[in-house]
Amino acid sequence: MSAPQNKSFPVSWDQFHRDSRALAWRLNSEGPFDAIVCITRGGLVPAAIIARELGIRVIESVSISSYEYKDQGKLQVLKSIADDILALDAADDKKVLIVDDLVDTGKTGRAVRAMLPNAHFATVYAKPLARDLVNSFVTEVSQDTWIYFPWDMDVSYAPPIHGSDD
Ligand SMILES: O=P(O)(O)OC[C@H]1O[C@H](OP(=O)(O)OP(=O)(O)O)[C@H](O)[C@@H]1O
Ligand code: HPA
Ligand SMILES: [Mg+2]
Repeated sequence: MSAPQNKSFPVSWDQFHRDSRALAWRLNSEGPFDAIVCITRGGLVPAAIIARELGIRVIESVSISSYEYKDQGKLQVLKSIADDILALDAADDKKVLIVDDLVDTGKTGRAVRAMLPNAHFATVYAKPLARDLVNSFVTEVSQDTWIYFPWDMDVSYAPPIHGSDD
């Protein structure tokens, strides 16, 4: 069980695009990569941006679910990785890139790492508990912070600092 995540780090679409591009710049010197394996669903968005920047056209997904909002439950693999992509990871002259939006406890990333032992693992954000699991990331966020992604958010009324007028 990790620390309560009582701080918040809201991320806008603009910022997420900028941070994903920054990750692509870092990855540019680590490749070339023959395929991306994105961890759905959160990894789909940075994977699209990185694939565009680095000219990668083979995109595979692995579907892992464990969170119900902030509560982490049992990890379930809902879709595994195709054999031709596993073969790429095993080949000496090929390189596979794993992409996700973040690592938090590292449980999800560790499961995918075990499937692709030779791959380069990249996330946009990383929390300290799992920072060492990823090969490349852009921004470290403290363990007691919850990252709010733009696809999970909606615009809503914010009460003024002085409190309600009624
Ligand atoms: O390091 P961990 O503690 O395992 O947490 C990180 C994982 O949690 C989130 O996915 P989630 O399971 O919420 O599914 P989603 O990507 O479909 O939103 C996030 O996208 C990472 O994949
Ligand atoms: O901080 C987070 N934000 C969104 N999804 C998550 N899944 C694990 N940690 C997080
Ligand atoms: Mg995810």
